[in-house]
Amino acid sequence: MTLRLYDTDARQIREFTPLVPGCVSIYLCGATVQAAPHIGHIRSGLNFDIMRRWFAHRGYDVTFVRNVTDIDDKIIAKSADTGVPWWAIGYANERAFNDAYDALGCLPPTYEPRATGHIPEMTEMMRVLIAKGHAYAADGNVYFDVRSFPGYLGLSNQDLDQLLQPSGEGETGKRDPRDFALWKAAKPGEPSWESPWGPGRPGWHLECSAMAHKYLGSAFDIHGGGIDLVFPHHENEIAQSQAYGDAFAAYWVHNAWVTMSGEKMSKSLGNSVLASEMLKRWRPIVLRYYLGTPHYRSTIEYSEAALAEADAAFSRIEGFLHRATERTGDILPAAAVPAEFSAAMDEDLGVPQAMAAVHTTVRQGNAALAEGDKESAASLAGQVRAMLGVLGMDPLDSGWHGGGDRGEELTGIVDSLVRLVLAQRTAARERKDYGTADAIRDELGAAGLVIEDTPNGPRWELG
Ligand SMILES: Nc1ncnc2c1ncn2[C@@H]1O[C@H](COP(=O)(O)OP(=O)(O)OP(=O)(O)O)[C@@H](O)[C@H]1O
Ligand SMILES: [Zn+2]
Repeated sequence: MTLRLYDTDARQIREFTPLVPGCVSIYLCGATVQAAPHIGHIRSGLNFDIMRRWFAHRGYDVTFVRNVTDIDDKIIAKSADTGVPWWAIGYANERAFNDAYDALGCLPPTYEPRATGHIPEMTEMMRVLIAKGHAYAADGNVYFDVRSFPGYLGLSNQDLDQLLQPSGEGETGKRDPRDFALWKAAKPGEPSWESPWGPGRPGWHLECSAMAHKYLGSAFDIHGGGIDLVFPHHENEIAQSQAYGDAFAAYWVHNAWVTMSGEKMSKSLGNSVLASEMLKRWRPIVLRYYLGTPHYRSTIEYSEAALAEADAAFSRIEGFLHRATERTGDILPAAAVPAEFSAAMDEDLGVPQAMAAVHTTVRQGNAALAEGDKESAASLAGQVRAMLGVLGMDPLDSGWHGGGDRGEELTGIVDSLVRLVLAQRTAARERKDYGTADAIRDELGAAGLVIEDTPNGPRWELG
């Protein structure tokens, strides 16, 4: 089986052929750290986390770069408004992004470069672009000459003459209003770096071209980002990198938006739901299921009702795994995932179809439990764990139980303590001391544990 991906540039699903056999290199446009992340930002990181996990599962050696844009107009404006240094704003928000990625089980990227750490690489790129006649300096700015690059706008399939590209503030001396800034001359009081064209700071597009080149070389497999980045950001990255001499990305993959009332969830539009707020109300693994299960090219219209449905659907899967463990003992993930799961993931990362295979297996597993067929139930539960594990959503994985590496150990300790207390409760019941039995149950509830009486004795879970 071959893996196929929708390539925005080709406007169709293409078979994936890596540039280097057995390896895959991915560059994802990461956060502009002007504010804490909303769930749209995290969806983007999560969709590509699932992509990299699938490639790794298929045996590829994955190099995954997700950058941090730590200087931009909005960060500078926020710094001017609040008096907080630009870098302090950047660090705080970068941490908030990483906290949310970690909470949702996104693996750390291989490299996570910050834009401001790559000014020499950007300067070198501009020097070459100017020497080749693709860029020019004016009034301390450096612009890319869009007319010098015949392939410009191929990704978004637009006509340059129809394009209205308003100049930003201070962007004077352009030959064509559609030319875009590679380097922005410093304004008084703004952070700036030295360059051969005077003090200034990099344009957003140039950052990604320079960092992709540094960490992935002149050609790499997949460039990703949200669908909003196709124009101008990715068009401008292509123009810079290819005019410089790089082949750049072989496939372009874009995730769809999380929307609210049909509009892109966005800090600037003020319709965003912070990841940190959602994590107070929903379990991280449920949020991962909610954001990670729809196909990456389908819009997710945010709604609490859909979240509650996701919670219920995920709890059904979890419930089966817990019941199977209770009846049959510890379940280990199966060595291989079912063929229909693999086929779904190979076809443009079809997580919804792959998840349908999980639900089917859960139904079969529940039926096996009902019939007392422990062997089949254990085997089906192992398959469920394997499939969920590939998607980073296995609830029995110790990573989801908090306490870092000691999570499993702590769960064991809590389990022993709860059993001790429950034995006292059972003893109280046996001597018909219902007051004490109820008090014990209430105390456990106050400690955050929910006790369920099952035919096999009491069972506990975190409330
Ligand atoms: N609502 C959303 N749904 C899905 N992906 C999104 C959404 N908003 C941003 N992204 C993606 O998240 C990544 C980081 O985005 P970035 O920090 O540049 O934010 P942004 O697009 O400026 O956000 P905002 O519009 O909220 O200011 C990009 O790949 C972007 O396309
Ligand atoms: Zn980018």
